[in-house]
Amino acid sequence: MRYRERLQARIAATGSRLCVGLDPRPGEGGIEAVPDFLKRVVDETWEKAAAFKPNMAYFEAMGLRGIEILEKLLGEMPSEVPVILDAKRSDIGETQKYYAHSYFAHWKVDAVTLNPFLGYDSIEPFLGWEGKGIYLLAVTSNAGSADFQRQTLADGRSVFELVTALGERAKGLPTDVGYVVGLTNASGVLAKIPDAPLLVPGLGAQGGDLASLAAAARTAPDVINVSRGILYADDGSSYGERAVSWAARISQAYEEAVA
Ligand SMILES: O=C(O)c1cc(=O)[nH]c(=O)n1[C@@H]1O[C@H](COP(=O)(O)O)[C@@H](O)[C@H]1O
Repeated sequence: MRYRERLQARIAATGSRLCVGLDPRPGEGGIEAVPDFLKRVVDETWEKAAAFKPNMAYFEAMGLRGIEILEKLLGEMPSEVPVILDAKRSDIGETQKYYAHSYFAHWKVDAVTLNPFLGYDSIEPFLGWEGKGIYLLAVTSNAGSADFQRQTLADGRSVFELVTALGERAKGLPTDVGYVVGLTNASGVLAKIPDAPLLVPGLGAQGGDLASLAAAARTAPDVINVSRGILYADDGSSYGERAVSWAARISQAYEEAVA
């Protein structure tokens, strides 16, 4: 089964487009409290999760122990839920082969985020993997996405359209190509994004508004990520309750857009 089909099936089975972001920040219990924390989050949220997205930065920040924690977490994920490893890697093709092997063959994640700045040959090592997906950064959720990504070229295209053109070149290859589009910068952008799976961060702590995404009436299996809004909301609710609530808010925005 292709990655896109697996994700589509998961969204259909759960009725949820919520991607639960796993960005652990060691608190009072220190690093040794993190595995139990992550287990609780996964146990409580997986039924409402279209996908999980561990971000490598938070694990790398805990040193070697963080990598061990990530490996164990990846080995124990519920098999029903696709895992998107947020690595945002980019390097020359020869080196990217090793990242691709690490994530797809060794850690067996379903998809990975990549920075496309080094061009097509830098993503090629990720394109021959049956059942896997990559998400290329197209329009990120930060203000700096205006510095390059949303600049206009002499021919009228935006720079992020060069990224989607890269992805279109990979059509027909075993790996599915999707894009990262930040919810905070999505309006005016979505109409220029192809029918490919989107990973949409920026809901919750970053204040993104779902209306423009829902109104775009896209048919691809797009998922919307919430990390701090589930892990660190500090509102007295459980992780499970927050996942249910975010999934419902996302569904409601989509329903209102078609009404
Ligand atoms: O690739 C990403 O996931 C990503 C891209 C982007 O443009 N903006 C963005 O916030 N992210 C990631 O999405 C997550 C957002 O976290 P919260 O703002 O806490 O929900 C973090 O892991 C970010 O690194």
